[in-house]
Amino acid sequence: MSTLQQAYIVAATRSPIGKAPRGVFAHTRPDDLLAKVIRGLLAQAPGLDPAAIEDCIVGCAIPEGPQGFNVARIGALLAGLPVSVAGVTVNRFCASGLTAIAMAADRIRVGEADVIIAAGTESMSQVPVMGVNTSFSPEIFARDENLGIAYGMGLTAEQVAERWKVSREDQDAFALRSHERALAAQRSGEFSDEILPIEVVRRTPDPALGADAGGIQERRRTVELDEGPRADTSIQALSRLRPAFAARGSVTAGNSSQMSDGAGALLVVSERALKTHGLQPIARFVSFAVKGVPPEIMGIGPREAIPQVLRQAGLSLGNMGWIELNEAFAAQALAVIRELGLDPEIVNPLGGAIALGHPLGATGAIRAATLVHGLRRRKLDYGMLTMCVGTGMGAAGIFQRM
Ligand SMILES: CC(=O)SCCNC(=O)CCNC(=O)[C@H](O)C(C)(C)COP(=O)(O)OP(=O)(O)OC[C@H]1O[C@@H](n2cnc3c(N)ncnc32)[C@H](O)[C@@H]1OP(=O)(O)O
Repeated sequence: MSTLQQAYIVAATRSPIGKAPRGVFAHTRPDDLLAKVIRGLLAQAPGLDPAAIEDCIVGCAIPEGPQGFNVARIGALLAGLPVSVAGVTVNRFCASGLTAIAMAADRIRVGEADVIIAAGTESMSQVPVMGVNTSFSPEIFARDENLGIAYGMGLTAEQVAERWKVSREDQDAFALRSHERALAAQRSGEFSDEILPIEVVRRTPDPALGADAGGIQERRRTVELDEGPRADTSIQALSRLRPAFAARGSVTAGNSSQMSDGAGALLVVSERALKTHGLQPIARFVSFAVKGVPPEIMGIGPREAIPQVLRQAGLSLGNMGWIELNEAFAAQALAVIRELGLDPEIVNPLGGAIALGHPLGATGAIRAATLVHGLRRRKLDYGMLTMCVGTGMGAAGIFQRM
């Protein structure tokens, strides 16, 4: 019989985020990156017998190509987990990683599981589908109200900018702030608790090396920092960029999230598992909510999810010390901040996806790692992670520092 119990996070880590399609992880497979992150996660919980892990729930927004074929199960096996550890890939586009955490917490809270890995992985380098129409049903184009399903994400940001009157100047200022905060956090070492350094190996044919060396040159390098933050940006540089999605629009490469590669993972356990395996909780997962909005204004989604998750948790915005708001685009982030009256000072204190990058389905797990370590380091009680989602959704989860 099921019993109700709390879900705790005892470990959280992530890869650095690389730029796509030509960044540091351009040649790293998403299943390999996931496997490395899972190994790094378990190194944070040395007392845990991996055989105690029941499932590996992994968010991935575009589960096809090298991240198809149930990347969760493959990543778990590549990480060396026992075959008894199951794996499932979940897709809620940009909220896939956050949904993976919520699903893990739900299984634990009803008492049907005690130890679950919740993660996310995404290679936008190796599955380059952004802006490319995949396979839409012709029925979508038969009704005006469904056209938004087929909108590119940049066009949804233009819609939000227009409806919520978010100026180009404000978008660029928000983007600059994202870079400044991310650079400051890199300088002060604030990402060091969460980032797992990743070694990348590049093998290229080199006839000059001769047969003894196999004719292959091998270059190894360890990536320790997110690749996105730019010290060379400024309001002047941002304001010179041309609109990226609409001729007379305001959304540019500078005030959009960057195409990225990355992975993140959290270890979610029950109170019973804390005792059995001698684990220390970093945070408790408090509540999760998801709500739909019209697809053509998907970026406003958090406006609906945030009040819902607060109601469920019996908390208010005043209880939140840190809000991780996915910066899909400055336009939608600003519209959400203004609509809900969020305090800009506590939104993305270490920068967001505009500077740090946004590997779609992995971002929720990555930013959750940032949030739980940040709450602990800054001694803040509650934090929220909220995402907008393509096809029109908002998702939000609340974490409590332990
Ligand atoms: C639910 C959700 O989360 S939806 C969101 C999902 N994600 C997305 O939709 C991804 C959105 N982003 C994109 O599609 C892409 O990043 C784009 C189309 C906006 C831009 O792509 P690209 O043109 O490849 O970007 P790139 O990084 O090359 O930048 C273009 C130019 O702007 C410049 N630039 C970009 N950012 C900055 C900056 N902060 N400061 C100064 N210059 C900048 C670049 O240097 C580059 O200049 P160059 O052409 O002289 O080299």
